[in-house]
This record gives sequence, C-alpha cells and structure tokens, in this order.
Amino acid sequence: MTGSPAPLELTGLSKRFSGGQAVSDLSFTVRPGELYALLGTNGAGKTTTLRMIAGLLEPDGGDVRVYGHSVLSHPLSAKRVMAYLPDDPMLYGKLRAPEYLEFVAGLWGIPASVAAPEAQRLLVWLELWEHRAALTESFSRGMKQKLALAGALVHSPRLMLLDEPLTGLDAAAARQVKDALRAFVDAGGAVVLTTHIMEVAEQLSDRIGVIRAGRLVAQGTLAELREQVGHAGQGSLEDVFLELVGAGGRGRDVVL
Ligand SMILES: Nc1ncnc2c1ncn2[C@@H]1O[C@H](COP(=O)(O)OP(=O)(O)OP(=O)(O)O)[C@@H](O)[C@H]1O
Repeated sequence: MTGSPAPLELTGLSKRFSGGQAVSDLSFTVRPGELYALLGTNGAGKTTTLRMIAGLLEPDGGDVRVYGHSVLSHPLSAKRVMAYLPDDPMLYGKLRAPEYLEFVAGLWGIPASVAAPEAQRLLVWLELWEHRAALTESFSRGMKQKLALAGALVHSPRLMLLDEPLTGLDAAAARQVKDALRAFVDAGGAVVLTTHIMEVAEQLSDRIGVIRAGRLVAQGTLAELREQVGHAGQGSLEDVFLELVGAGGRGRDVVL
C-alpha cells in the first residue's frame, strides 16, 4: 500500500427513483492503471451509477471519492480529474473537430495556445485529423464517438467513465477506442466502463463488477468470477455473467 488515494472509491452508494430502488448500497474501488468493467442487464443501474460518480445525479446515500476528493462535498476538485462520456454524447454539429476540442478545452480554462496542439495530437491519434475541415454534423456515428472520446481526454483526466463506448462502432473504430483506453490505463489512468458486449469486457478489463437490480453481486478478474460461480478455469465471461444475473435478471449472489 502506498497510502495514496484510489482513483475511485464508492461507499454505500444508493439511489431511488419513483419507480423503485435503482442503486443499492454499492461499494467498490478502482485502482490506478485499472480498467474496471461494470456489467449488468438492462435497467440494472449502470448508467445511474456512472451519473452519480460524475456528479450529475445526487445519491440518496453513500459517497464517491475520486482520488480522495468527495464528489458530494468537493465536486470541483473531483470533476477536474475525471471525464464522463455518456452513451449519447452531445457534439456541436456546426463546429469542426478542432474547434469542438478547443471549445471543450476553453470550458476547462485551458488556453488556446495549449489546446490547439493537444487537439491536433488527439485528432491525429484517433485518425480524425484528415476530417478536420468537415462540420461534425457530417460525421458518422463512429467518428462522433471518437471525437467525443477526444473531448473527454482534452483536460488530461486521470479517471474516465464511459457508458457503452463501443456500441455501434465498426471493427476499426472499436479497435482504436480500445487501444486508446488501454494506452490511458497503461499510463496510470483508471477507467470504468459499461458494456453489453461480453467479448469487450473479457478482452479489455482488468476487473469486472456485476450488478443486478442495483446491487453488486460479484466482482473480480474473469478467473476470480469463474471461481466464484464454481467454473474454475473454464467458461466464457458470457457463461459466468448469465449464471450471475440469471434468466430475467434472477441470478445468484456470490460472496464478495
Ligand atoms: N431519471 C430517471 N427517473 C426515473 N427512473 C430512472 C431514471 N433513470 C433511471 N431510472 C430507472 O433506474 C433503473 C436503472 O436504470 P439505469 O439507466 O441506471 O440502468 P442501466 O443498467 O444503465 O440500463 P441499460 O443497460 O438499459 O442502459 C431503471 O429501472 C430505470 O428505469
């Protein structure tokens, strides 16, 4: 233990909507250099959890700490070091990609002299630089997704929260985004992402958390999850996941 605060620590996070309990007493920690995949069936509470971590939705109970800063009591310090990429990110269609990134950088108080070369670096890296003269309204879904990712990286966050970042991307774009996320964690950042694509979680994540009806029912590496459901050494993540969440969301809990 180094004693430095974890990139992300959730303790007892809860949220209730009029339709029922969306997130219940959720606690987990994400370490530096770790990509943590949050899995769950539709309506399990993944987006609600990410929105509470990002400070966009107030929890009913519990706390979220980002590098030691409470999102509830010190939201600015926490938000400065994280980025949230929703599943339908908003871009400004009448801006070009470099203009969009410089605009986002401006919101973070980054001067244009710093933002412009950083925007170029990100756009070259994600193979969008050749499209720099086009308005973003003409971009394909994959191009928009990559630009949104660049926008999330422009203020050099150390924690990234991504809601379904690979949905709808073709193989080449998905590979680029996966490579970008791996490079981000290899450089010491931390990532929490949600996905319904089990192969993505299996390939990309260091640890996996499975939530069912707003509660964490299992977490660990794929090997640990296999052991927890009694499939030591075998079974795909899909097999393990379906065992945990069960048909119609009635799965079983394992000891965490
Ligand atoms: N703003 C809201 N008002 C009322 N209920 C909500 C709101 N947002 C989410 N919910 C409810 O909270 C529960 C969890 O929703 P959430 O979007 O977090 O699930 P999810 O795991 O992200 O699902 P999906 O995989 O389908 O995106 C669902 O029952 C949903 O209907």
